[in-house]
Amino acid sequence: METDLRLESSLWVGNKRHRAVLTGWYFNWTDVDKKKTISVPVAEVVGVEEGQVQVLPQKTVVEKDKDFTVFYVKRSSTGGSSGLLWRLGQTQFSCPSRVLRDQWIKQLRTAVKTHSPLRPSKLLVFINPYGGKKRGRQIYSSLVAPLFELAGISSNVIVTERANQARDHLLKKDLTDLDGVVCVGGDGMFSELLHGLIDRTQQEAGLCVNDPAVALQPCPLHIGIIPAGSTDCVCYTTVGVIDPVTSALHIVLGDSQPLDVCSVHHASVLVRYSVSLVGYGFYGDVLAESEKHRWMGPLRYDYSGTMVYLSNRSYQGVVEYLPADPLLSSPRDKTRCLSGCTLCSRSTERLFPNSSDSGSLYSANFSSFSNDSEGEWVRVEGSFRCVSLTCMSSSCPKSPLGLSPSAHLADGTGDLVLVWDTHPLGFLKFLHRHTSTQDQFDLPFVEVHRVKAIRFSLPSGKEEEAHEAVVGQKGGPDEEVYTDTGSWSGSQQRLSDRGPGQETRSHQKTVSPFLCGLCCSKSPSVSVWNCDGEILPFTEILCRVHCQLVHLYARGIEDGAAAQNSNEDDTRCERRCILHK
Ligand SMILES: CCCCCCCCCCCCC/C=C/[C@@H](O)[C@H](CO)NC(=O)CCCCCCCCCCCCCCC
Ligand SMILES: Nc1ncnc2c1ncn2[C@@H]1O[C@H](COP(=O)(O)OP(=O)(O)OP(=O)(O)O)[C@@H](O)[C@H]1O
Ligand SMILES: [Ca+2]
Repeated sequence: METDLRLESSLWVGNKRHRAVLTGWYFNWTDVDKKKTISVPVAEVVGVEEGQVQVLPQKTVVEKDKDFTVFYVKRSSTGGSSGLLWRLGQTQFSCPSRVLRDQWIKQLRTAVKTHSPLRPSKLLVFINPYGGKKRGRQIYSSLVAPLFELAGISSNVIVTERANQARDHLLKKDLTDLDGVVCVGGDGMFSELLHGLIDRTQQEAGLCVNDPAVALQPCPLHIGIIPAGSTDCVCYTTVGVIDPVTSALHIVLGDSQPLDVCSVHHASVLVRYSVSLVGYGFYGDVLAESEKHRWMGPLRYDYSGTMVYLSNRSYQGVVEYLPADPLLSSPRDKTRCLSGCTLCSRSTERLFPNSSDSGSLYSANFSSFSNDSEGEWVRVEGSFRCVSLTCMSSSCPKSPLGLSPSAHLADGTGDLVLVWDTHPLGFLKFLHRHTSTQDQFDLPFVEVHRVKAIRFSLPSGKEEEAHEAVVGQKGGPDEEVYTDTGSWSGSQQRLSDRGPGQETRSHQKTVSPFLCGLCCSKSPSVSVWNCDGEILPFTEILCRVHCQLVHLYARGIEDGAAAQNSNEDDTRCERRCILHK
């Protein structure tokens, strides 16, 4: 194959003569006077066009019958974020003849097809016009659509008119011929796609999602995220930057990043899926508080975080967890899951032993939870500041290394962080360490465990308060949260039996800005669960991590030092997992 695609000739870039070479994997051109080479992996060529073409900010074409333009990915540093910004690079070449020009175009396009088999040709795009700073529509039309057009992707665009429209569409409408689904929005929009695709896939496979032991079927469609939300945690953790152009380029190239998903069950019924945070206590209360201040936009989390911190609460609970294999990895091993992570790749090999790439994974035989030698559950009980489970590092601009910096995107485990009750300054120290490289787990009141599943319950006598805490919340039992499966109406009924109009003590009323929260001793409170930014109307839950249930158009965070300016010399961008001591 390599030899078939090889082409070599002189080409002109401006008035400089270059020696251009297309080998199987690379397209290089060397300035013959300065001996300077630019090298582009064929898999990172976005498009090849006849003539002298510009795409951004507007498409312009100067027809010249001996010219062609190559568009490709160019990397630059971000000055802050973990990953690298991708930009559209372009070079216009002039050939000695039209015949040679046509040969270059044909060979380059064939090489691209050969070396990136997962490039999408048909996408369904959902834009949330109200996410984040409400710029979704503009971001798509000015930054993303031109790149999709250049790459020959046909996209059907739906601007949503209500919450859950995207999820409902994916559950019910015809999805044949689609390669992937894209959301322009934040974590909430991503979550809609996640729920729609997972449930559609399980329905078609005839699987019962309520059984936490069932081996769910991985989704055949890829998910793309164009970040336009408030936290954009899933995008940041899987790409390393919040940048619509970078994310659009990952989609165009057909990058594929498997992702673990946690199913959350209550009373033997599936409640939701999560990829980022299932959090009780502090993060639950911050979310509940922030819902009252949506008008503040992304700032609502800082405001609510401060209010909840000042209310100085702790929460009683019983946490049981099923530890993952400690010989494989640990949440304190100081590794980071980066692009090409070997631990995650080994999980892929274990899950899909007969498959050489993630494009042909979907009929693979998934190892089931119940078939695993499950191991022994561990039980702890006490008073916590927060209990958090995260399937990935959950990094975001506020916390560049995330809730659990050494967590992995696709290893089939999650990290359980237990923050025991402590004095207010201790908890502030814990929170503050999320904003730097200081280890937030190196504190005497913090524990972290790598797990396959967790259970949470309240100590006996606390159930009444739990009901009161969830009634009246957005997403509480009286409101639609997740009714499409129709499957959890039983438990909904059970909690609603007491009647919606009944007088309750909303735990939100006790979130107060008064500093006395910091000095007066308080009895422990009951919180709600924050599940990827949605409040769960149940307190007692069981969570189970499903290895690589979905695939994103992403490749994980690229190691800046290895990948930056990779066009400038002939080094390949290695995908690997490195120490970050
Ligand atoms: C002293 C500074 C401390 C800064 C502490 C920063 C910790 C940041 C940790 C971020 C974790 C993000 C996890 C991602 C969750 C997403 O799936 C979900 C959906 O988007 N987002 C949220 O639930 C939204 C959750 C947002 C949580 C924000 C918490 C902000 C806390 C601010 C505390 C200030 C204390 C000030 C005391 C004077
Ligand atoms: N047209 C719409 N009107 C109202 N709500 C919508 C609409 N489209 C989507 N939504 C809902 O808006 C919620 C929030 O959207 P999104 O996640 O895009 O932004 P965000 O909340 O600002 O960001 P983040 O989730 O990153 O914090 C989603 O849960 C989604 O269900
Ligand atoms: Ca994981």
